[in-house]
Amino acid sequence: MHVHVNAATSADGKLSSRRREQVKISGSDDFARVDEVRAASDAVLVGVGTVLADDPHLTLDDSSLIDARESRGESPHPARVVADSRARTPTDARILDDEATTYVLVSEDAPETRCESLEAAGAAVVVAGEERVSFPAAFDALESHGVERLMVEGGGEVIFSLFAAELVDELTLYVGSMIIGGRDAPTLADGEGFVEEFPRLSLQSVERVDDGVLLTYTC
Ligand SMILES: NC(=O)C1=CN([C@@H]2O[C@H](COP(=O)(O)OP(=O)(O)OC[C@H]3O[C@@H](n4cnc5c(N)ncnc54)[C@H](OP(=O)(O)O)[C@@H]3O)[C@@H](O)[C@H]2O)C=CC1
Ligand SMILES: Nc1nc(O)c(N)c(N[C@@H]2O[C@H](COP(=O)(O)O)[C@@H](O)[C@H]2O)n1
Repeated sequence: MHVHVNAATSADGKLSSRRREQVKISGSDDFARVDEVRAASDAVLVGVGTVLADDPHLTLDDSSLIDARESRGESPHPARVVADSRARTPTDARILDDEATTYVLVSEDAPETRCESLEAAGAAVVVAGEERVSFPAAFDALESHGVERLMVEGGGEVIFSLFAAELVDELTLYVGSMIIGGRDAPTLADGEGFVEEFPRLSLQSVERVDDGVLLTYTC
């Protein structure tokens, strides 16, 4: 599986403010690029922290991208995936509407009643990991459902875990020309952080987009 992480940070590396509400960092050209990356993916993954904070939809905005997918015999939108060890995704979350398939990755510890509620709300529940979602096992399961190109849109906890598990192939990072600040504001890679064997990236391109910079790395 090819795993492409895409995110937008402020110039000081924050994904959002300490309030953890969605902050518009990308401009219109960058959001159009994000739509194209989504359209080229089989599925788009976020963590439950992002679902609870942003209530994202994770579908395509541009109808020509939807048409192009359909002409290739693909579903109109990529599938949506939430990493949610304890099945905390609200049943009225926007990602559970019927516009696209939604996989909720849970651990063996997830309460069965919550998993049943999510299934009743339309989700396909995938169990991978004992106490927390195990991404290697979860990605094997997603591959068995035909997911070969996975886009990851955050947040910082999930992105850290994917780097720690050496599962990231590509990173595109939009750095907006703003400062958010705050020691408790989420950053691109949170989790425990690395103290040695820091993942090294290979810079492929630097491009001015809107009033910020798009950095493309292979990992
Ligand atoms: N600017 C941008 O591009 C983006 C910004 N954001 C912002 O980021 C913030 C949310 O980020 P964050 O709080 O880090 O949330 P995440 O979306 O990274 O979700 C974190 C949660 O995912 C669950 N999870 C399940 N399995 C794992 C695993 N193996 N490793 C790590 N987490 C796992 C955990 O909950 P559990 O243990 O219950 O499973 C964890 O608390 C919001 O403020 C949002 O607005 C988000 C995306 C993009
Ligand atoms: N690329 C990008 N730029 C920003 O400025 C952002 N705030 C985000 N956030 C991500 O986009 C998701 C929202 O998706 P929908 O518009 O609801 O489909 C949000 O949840 C973050 O993952 N991304």
